[in-house]
Amino acid sequence: MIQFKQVAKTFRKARVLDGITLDIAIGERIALIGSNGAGKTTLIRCLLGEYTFDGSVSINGLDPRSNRTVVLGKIGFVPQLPPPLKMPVGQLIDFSASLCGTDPQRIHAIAKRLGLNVEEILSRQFVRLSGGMKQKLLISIALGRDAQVLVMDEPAANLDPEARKIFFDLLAERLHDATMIISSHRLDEVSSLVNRVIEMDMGKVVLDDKVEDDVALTDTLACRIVLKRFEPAFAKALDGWSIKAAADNELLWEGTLAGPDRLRFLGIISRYTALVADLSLSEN
Ligand SMILES: Nc1ncnc2c1ncn2[C@@H]1O[C@H](COP(=O)(O)OP(=O)(O)OP(=O)(O)O)[C@@H](O)[C@H]1O
Repeated sequence: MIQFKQVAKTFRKARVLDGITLDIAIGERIALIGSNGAGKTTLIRCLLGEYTFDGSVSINGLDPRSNRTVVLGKIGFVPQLPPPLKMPVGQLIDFSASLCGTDPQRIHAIAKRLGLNVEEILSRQFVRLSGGMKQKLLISIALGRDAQVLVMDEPAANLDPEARKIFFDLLAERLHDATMIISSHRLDEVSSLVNRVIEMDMGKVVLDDKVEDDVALTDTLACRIVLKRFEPAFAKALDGWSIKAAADNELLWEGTLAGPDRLRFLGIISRYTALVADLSLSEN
């Protein structure tokens, strides 16, 4: 479905992509990982037909540069940095919907599931929304259409745990009809979303592994934590998660979390290892 053949890109003598060859099939969900400057965004921009480059890229046999409109019609894209658009939210939704022939109400419905009531902010400039609101809107625009390919650059970074759970559910609904490329610095942020990991370093692919997590996107895990002692910083770190202290015992914390979020959650808890006497995560 997507092919990169010997793709090379140079910015002012600096080789940023150095002979990337990849074959991506329908239904693959790729984590594109690598440190800052590895070349992830540049590779995505080549796929979107934004740059000239050496080598070739094709989507369903089409070159994204010479068929930009058709190719962009097939791709739902969530950028890493929201564009500084002054356009009001309502106009942005209508414009995006008209570009890909979708009903604006589909975008409204997804935004609502993510906890963003767009009816209330239709006249607000996009640029004036909070980081999380922008991200929710960009995700809604990308998912509110029948895109065969979803390309997302750090899509869940600005979402709270509740919105991330819904985001995972939305992706799960697209597992069988879309190919996904999710770029991130950290594999633990995206590992549960993907079945293939491609790591880039200095413009090259340094790892290409097929992996399948055994926690489904829609799984919910029951979490129980017993503390040795209570610290307010621990409570603050769990703010926003649905794991709360028992009413009569601040040492016992219980609740649920989205399966795909468990590594992120454990990363937070690991900062308080000295406080934790016992921790269990079990399938609900
Ligand atoms: N338009 C540009 N002009 C000049 N250099 C660029 C341009 N875009 C990217 N680069 C350079 O290309 C290299 C790769 O950048 P890229 O944004 O693709 O990396 P990345 O893996 O996405 O990094 P990050 O995780 O920080 O977003 C970097 O050294 C960057 O400075």
